[in-house]
Amino acid sequence: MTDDRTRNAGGPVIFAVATGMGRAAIAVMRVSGEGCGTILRALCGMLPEARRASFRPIRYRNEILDEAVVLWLPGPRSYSGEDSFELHLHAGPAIIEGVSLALTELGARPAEPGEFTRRAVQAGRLDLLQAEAVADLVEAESAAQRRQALSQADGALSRLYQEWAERLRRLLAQQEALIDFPDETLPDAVEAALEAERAALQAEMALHLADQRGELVRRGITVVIAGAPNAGKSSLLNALAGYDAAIVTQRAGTTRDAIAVDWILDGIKLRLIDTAGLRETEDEIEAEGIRRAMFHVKQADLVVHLYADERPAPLLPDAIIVRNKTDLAPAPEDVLGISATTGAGLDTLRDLLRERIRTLMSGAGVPLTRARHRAGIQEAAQHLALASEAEWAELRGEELRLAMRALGRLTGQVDVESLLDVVFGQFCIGK
Ligand SMILES: Nc1nc2c(ncn2[C@@H]2O[C@H](COP(=O)(O)OP(=O)(O)OP(=O)(O)O)[C@@H](O)[C@H]2O)c(=O)[nH]1
Ligand SMILES: [K+]
Ligand SMILES: [Mg+2]
Repeated sequence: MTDDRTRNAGGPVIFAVATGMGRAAIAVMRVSGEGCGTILRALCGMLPEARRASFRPIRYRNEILDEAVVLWLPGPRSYSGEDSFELHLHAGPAIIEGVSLALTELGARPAEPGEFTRRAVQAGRLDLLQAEAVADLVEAESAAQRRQALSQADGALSRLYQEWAERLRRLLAQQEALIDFPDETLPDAVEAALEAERAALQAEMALHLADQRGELVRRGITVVIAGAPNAGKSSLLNALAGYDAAIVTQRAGTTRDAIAVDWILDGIKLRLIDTAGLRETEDEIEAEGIRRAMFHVKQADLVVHLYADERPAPLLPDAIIVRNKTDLAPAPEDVLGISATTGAGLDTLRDLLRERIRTLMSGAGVPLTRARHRAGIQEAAQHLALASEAEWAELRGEELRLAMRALGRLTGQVDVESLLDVVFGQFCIGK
């Protein structure tokens, strides 16, 4: 690593307010890029000691814009890896506007979403998996999401994928050494050992792919309430959510649009979805509602199949059948009974949901968190499978190389530039 003072630091200077919009006491203006020290000197009259908070007037064109806590963070030991600084300003809009204008006139430009983190990736301070985890941390709503994102930001997933890539690299090297052997002298034991390692890697990837935990935690677990009209589905949604999210009336066919409510149960984010009552209907709008209801049932992680009178045939084999309106008539012994209006049985229903969630979330090792990762691991596993089918050692080697490439693309060791837009499209400004 080069010395702080001699290093030539990064891209054009960018700036953004890194704290949230809206009324607040303090706004942190983040500035990063080559030569931003000159801008800081222009605003503060001096370059403060590195990595030490100091309180300074911020001056531009002989006017004091604010008094701020100033942090000078020379690269490469900064978030972006470039020379950067932070101004902790009073959060008034006129101050932010004045400082933004000054920064622009001094040669900086507003940052694009995720641009600071993008530069951190380009400077090699974070890999792509860690950068994605930063976006997840900013968005985390549940404790489980926070824990998962922190672990990924810490590099847990990167280490797993790098370990696989390293094992593939060794496999490939040994495979290539074998090519040099004439056929008749091929050592069988060596071949068998290589095949065993290839199969082991493929099996580990298959296990990782089968594990739904990470994606479930990230996007939340979808619980759909479905059943006949007037079963009390909307009443149940309202009772679980704790407020009147959906319209309840005694008319069958009240709910048409699916109604989604976010719900945190034991630190895990759930989406509860209330749907249109399922029945044959001539009504065009209701029919569309029912079509949507079936769509949500098929996409659901868990389905609560609610009924109030006749016990229906199960919608899906693993749907949770629940009988409502036990205040009017008791439920059969082998079915969970509740009353959405009195609240009877709701605790038992919550416990049952917890249990089902625990089953969904069981798994070992580091969880896979995104569709992008799933696609990459799937690709790697496919090439590993093709490698075992290949007749020639050269072809086998090529498949191993392609598997390695697929893994490298996940962390950004391969094709990093082409992936940056995909990964950073979803970031907020100031990160
Ligand atoms: N006695 C009693 N009435 C209930 C209970 N739950 C719901 N109801 C009543 O049943 C009727 C239908 O309730 P909804 O919640 O609208 O039923 P739904 O399944 O959403 O109906 P659709 O949206 O039309 O399919 C309303 O009059 C509710 O007040 C219950 O546990 N006990
Ligand atoms: K109804
Ligand atoms: Mg309803």
